[in-house]
Amino acid sequence: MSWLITGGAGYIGAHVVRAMTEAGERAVVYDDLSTGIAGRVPPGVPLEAGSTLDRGRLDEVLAGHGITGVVHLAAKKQVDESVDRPLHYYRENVEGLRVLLEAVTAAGVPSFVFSSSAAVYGMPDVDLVREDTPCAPMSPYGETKLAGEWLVRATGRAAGLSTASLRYFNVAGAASPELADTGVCNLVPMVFERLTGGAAPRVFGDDYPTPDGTCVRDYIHVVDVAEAHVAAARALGTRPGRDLTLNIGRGEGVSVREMIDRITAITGHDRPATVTARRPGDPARVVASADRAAAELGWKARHDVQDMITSAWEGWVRQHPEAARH
Ligand SMILES: NC(=O)c1ccc[n+]([C@@H]2O[C@H](COP(=O)([O-])OP(=O)(O)OC[C@H]3O[C@@H](n4cnc5c(N)ncnc54)[C@H](O)[C@@H]3O)[C@@H](O)[C@H]2O)c1
Ligand SMILES: O=c1ccn([C@@H]2O[C@H](COP(=O)(O)OP(=O)(O)O[C@H]3O[C@H](CO)[C@@H](O)[C@H](O)[C@H]3O)[C@@H](O)[C@H]2O)c(=O)[nH]1
Repeated sequence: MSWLITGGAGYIGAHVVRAMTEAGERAVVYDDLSTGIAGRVPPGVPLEAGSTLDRGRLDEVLAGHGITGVVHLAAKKQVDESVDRPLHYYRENVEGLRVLLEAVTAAGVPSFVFSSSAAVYGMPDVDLVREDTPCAPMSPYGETKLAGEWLVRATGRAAGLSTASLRYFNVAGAASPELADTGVCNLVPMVFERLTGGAAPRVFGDDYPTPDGTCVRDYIHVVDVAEAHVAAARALGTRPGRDLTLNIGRGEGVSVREMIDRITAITGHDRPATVTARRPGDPARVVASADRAAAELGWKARHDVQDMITSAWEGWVRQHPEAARH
């Protein structure tokens, strides 16, 4: 099959391209390079510049490359920014998806994989979040992902499109230093930034109802996330008429304190963390039940938190060579 990977120049998208091509699938990247980096797209994989809002350009690329499946990662992903700019997020993430689905159904492409997020759950009051746990997103970003799932499912049913929405939990790590995330909006890079800048890492609240009082999350290596896409693409490609919604996590909760302790041990920057006020909107615990993905796709995460932090650190040092000298 020939897969169009939207957002393939982004952090996760570039890993998906790598995994798909290593698995022998043909990949074409479609990206507006708003946050993506052209150099992440490997030689031999065509990079088509364009926005998901541009129907004409999508028609041209879908037909020009004989696309038979789409993996849609292109989106804006910053929770805070989505609170300040909801219209921008709805336009890019929901309208962009609607236009893409119009192009996909018009071209008769049969398979569609969508990047969703654990952000759809909001503040789940359960130990392990299952796909049928009620969704109550806490931010416009999470809302756009839930609305995106609805759009994907409804279009799939109406147009006979086989679909999968993959709800990633907390993604970290890199396959190689040059593919590492360049943003500093998640715990791991935020702690790297503080430590290498000579500041104490911050714990946003230690009075949560969790074993050590800090928030618990389900961290997953980006290489495992990418492999889940290969498994989903294959599942849709071989079995038409599917409608999958799957958690992509490890099913293991790790607290902010545990993460910071591991980061200081791995980086050698040993500075005690400072506890600050809670960050508004943070749920105490969000950990996946990963059973459905295992049953439907035969996929299971293979990498642990040690791998995530070590590989993310190698990427950080590459982007900030001065960090290694401390
Ligand atoms: N990083 C995470 O922790 C996480 C967690 C859950 C879900 N997700 C989802 O995974 C996907 C990829 O996230 P990422 O971390 O790689 O982010 P990223 O910003 O690195 O990648 C997004 C890519 O999409 C491109 N893009 C954005 N808007 C576009 C548009 N309208 N048309 C064409 N291209 C566009 C960007 O240039 C970029 O290359 C997103 O859909 C995000 O919501 C990410
Ligand atoms: O310097 C820091 C940075 C973060 N945190 C805490 O670390 C945890 C993880 O934070 P973060 O890495 O920002 O992830 P989440 O807020 O859990 O959200 C991420 O994971 C979601 C999926 O679970 C995605 O949807 C979001 O896009 C993505 O930002 C939270 O409890 C934060 O309060 C700190 O204590 N100190």
